[in-house]
Amino acid sequence: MSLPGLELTQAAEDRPHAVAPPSQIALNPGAEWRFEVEFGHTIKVKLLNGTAELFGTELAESQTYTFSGSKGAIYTWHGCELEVSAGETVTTTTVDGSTSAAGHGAGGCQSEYTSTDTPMMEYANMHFALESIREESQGSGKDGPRVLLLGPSNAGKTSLAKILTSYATKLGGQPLVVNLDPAEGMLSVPGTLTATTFRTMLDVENGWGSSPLSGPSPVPVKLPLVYSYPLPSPLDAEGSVYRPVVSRLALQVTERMAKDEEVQKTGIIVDTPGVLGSGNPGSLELINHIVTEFAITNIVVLGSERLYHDMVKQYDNKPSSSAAAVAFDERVSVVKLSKSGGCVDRDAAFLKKTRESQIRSYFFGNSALSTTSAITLSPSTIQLDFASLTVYNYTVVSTEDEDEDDYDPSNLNMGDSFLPGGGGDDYSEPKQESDRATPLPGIVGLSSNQTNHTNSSSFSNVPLKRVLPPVPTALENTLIAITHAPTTASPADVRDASVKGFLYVANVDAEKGKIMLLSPIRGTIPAQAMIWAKRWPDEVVGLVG
Ligand SMILES: Nc1ncnc2c1ncn2[C@@H]1O[C@H](COP(=O)(O)OP(=O)(O)OP(=O)(O)O)[C@@H](O)[C@H]1O
Repeated sequence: MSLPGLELTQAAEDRPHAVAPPSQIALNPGAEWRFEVEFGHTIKVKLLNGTAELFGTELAESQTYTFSGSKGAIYTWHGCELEVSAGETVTTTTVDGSTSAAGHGAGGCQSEYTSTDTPMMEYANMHFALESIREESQGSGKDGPRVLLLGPSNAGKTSLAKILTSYATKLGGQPLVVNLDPAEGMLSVPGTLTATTFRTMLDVENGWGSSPLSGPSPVPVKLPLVYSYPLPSPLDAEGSVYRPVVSRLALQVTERMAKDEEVQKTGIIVDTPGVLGSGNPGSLELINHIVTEFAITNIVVLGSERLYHDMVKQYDNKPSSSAAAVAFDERVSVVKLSKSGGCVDRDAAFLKKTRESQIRSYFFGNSALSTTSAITLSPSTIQLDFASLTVYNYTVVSTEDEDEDDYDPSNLNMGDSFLPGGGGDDYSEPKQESDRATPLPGIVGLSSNQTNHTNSSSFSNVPLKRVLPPVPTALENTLIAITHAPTTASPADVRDASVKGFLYVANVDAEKGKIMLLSPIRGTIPAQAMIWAKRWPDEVVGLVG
């Protein structure tokens, strides 16, 4: 693949140093091989014999898997032998010009070792406990378990979500997985909250797998429902943007469950950002909002004794917020599970590269890195008059974000001139309020307009303002979400609309008022309301050469 700007190959003489020879790693039953490989270097892993899995997803024997910019563990229940060798050195994500040297571990890993001290038995028991709830609820009209994973950053929440998802699909279940962490996209770019039904296996190399755009994929693709949340933390704007987007996602998830028997039986797995489990002011209120909106039945706490006790005090054995809670005497259960000793703290630079990698894959596919599930996309660029687009921006100001507002102050009251979006195009989002989300008792500080879904017609409090010409130069290197809302929609409707896709602003010509957009697929840009990801995810320089 030779797309401009990708610089997929690197001359041999540029390689930092000679790579290590292939290594054979023998794992006893119940052991795992933990590895860290930097961006810019790849390792190849082959299962020679036995059985092994990566966060619950089984490796196929003799298949070569490629990893880059990845930290993980390959676990075996029954024992196995792995072969690890160095792969190509690539520079797909080092847009800042930095290159990463291969490490001294097997295959050039930065770090790798074998451990027999893992919480996999606990995690498997959790899975079996959920399975028995699923079996009990089958045929009774009761929904399957709705699981909430909580804990501080790097406690292993996402890894556990993958394990529980993999194990459920292995038994024929179809879990609906919800990602409420805007820092990391699930089958989407960062800056989004998503929900996806998993019917088939996860992807060993790409974690959650790929969502379809244009390329064929050997691993079945998944279709995420995506909402834009272009802020780094749920606590930004005191949760006033996060809460309604979570409500909207929960409403869609509930509707989906009601329509699909398999999903209803398997239930929901909700992954959350670490900041909610860190005891920050406002985080308990947001947890309560999530527990209420998704009618959570099982809270799993990883890596925080204090949070576990807070959750027990607040929710354990209390009725769930489901409409069926009374009929079935459905109660919330809180458990704590051990954090794996393998969990690694990811520094800011690594996380930034991970986000860049997700954005790059969204537009260009992952064929540079993936051997088993390579998807090559054909993005195209298009130049447009900025004035022809209906672009909104969240005008919340965080402490480190005190740049001037791009807007004419006279626009701040222009909400009245927007009609609530009605019946246009393919905007088929439900308009009714969630009747399920009765707030759970006990949490103070939640006003009714925080816990209920914000009425679409009242948009005076929505900090979403239209960006009018002249075109802001800050658009360059950022993402724009194309929503399903019509261009005439109110700010509340734009906020509440799911996302069709994303555009990357490759260039801004302020003088001519034009912008150059990168689109993952060819064709015209849909005439829909758009949300500029001005603050999050951070800009990606040089996506297009
Ligand atoms: N057993 C393990 N061995 C090696 N690495 C692991 C293991 N478990 C998790 N990791 C890695 O540790 C990092 C943190 O794990 P994970 O993403 O699951 O945590 P998290 O709680 O979801 O973090 P955050 O809240 O910051 O998103 C990830 O890079 C993950 O791949």
